[in-house]
Amino acid sequence: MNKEQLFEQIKQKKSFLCIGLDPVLNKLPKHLLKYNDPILEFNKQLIDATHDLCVAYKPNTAFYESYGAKGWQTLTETWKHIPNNLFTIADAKRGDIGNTSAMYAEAFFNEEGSGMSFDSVTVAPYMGKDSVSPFLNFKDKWVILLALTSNEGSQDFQTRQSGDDKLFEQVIKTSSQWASTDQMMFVVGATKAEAFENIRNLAPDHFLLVPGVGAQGGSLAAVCKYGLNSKCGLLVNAARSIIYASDGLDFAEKARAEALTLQQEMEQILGAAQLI
Ligand SMILES: O=C(O)c1cc(=O)[nH]c(=O)n1[C@@H]1O[C@H](COP(=O)(O)O)[C@@H](O)[C@H]1O
Repeated sequence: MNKEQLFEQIKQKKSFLCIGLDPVLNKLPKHLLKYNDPILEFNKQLIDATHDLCVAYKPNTAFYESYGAKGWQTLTETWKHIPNNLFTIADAKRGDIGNTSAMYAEAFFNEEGSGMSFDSVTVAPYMGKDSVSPFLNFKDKWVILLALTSNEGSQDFQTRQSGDDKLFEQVIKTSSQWASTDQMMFVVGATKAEAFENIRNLAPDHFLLVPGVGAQGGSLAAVCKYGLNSKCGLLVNAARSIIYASDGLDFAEKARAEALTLQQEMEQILGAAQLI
């Protein structure tokens, strides 16, 4: 999916919500355990209940890899169940020497080989340009590069002064030269709302993937104050607050209600910014 198509989806759905599909077997509603693949059933029902309210889904691969080959199959089937008009993010936080990154890119982008073709993959910038560029050799596929992450440990390296800039500022400035805003986004945690004004100055036209509302306590309104741009420019992710809204028979209904609350807030924000 390209940037224009993504913005079209945002306008149509009046939403820039991304739902994180991070399922853990022992947190699933008990009635799903009778299925051959309870996690797949959980994901399918969540997707069916929410796909009109969000523009993206982000399965974090850790939640599938931890179940071995079966988990990888669940990830593949989950990807297949996501309607075509939604943006898909393989949250795998990859990045390695060039020939290895090329194989990671194949794993997430080449359906013929792996059975999956996500629109994007999250990538760590630490190993530099040649570790990121193999992911950019696919048309309309995106790298979502970690810039300023939502966790406490982001202070350990990312906000350290490095010359005139903080390290995450250097990441944004330097990597902006590697790809256009049609192929690269940055991860900025919702818990770092105070950084969005600065980040928008450094990356005015990029989409930002913003995890950390809901369970991590980030504020949607605070993120949007400086985060929005003329093409919205934000995908705001929530996982646990939506997918575990209930652990009963009504889990999908309650997940929908949580997603709807966020979508309605997003609709107001987009309206106030005259983007819809
Ligand atoms: O790349 C990410 O998506 C990510 C980056 C970051 O800085 N913080 C962060 O929480 N994430 C991911 O976003 C999701 C957040 O989930 P919840 O906290 O349950 O909404 C998880 O899959 C995290 O791995």
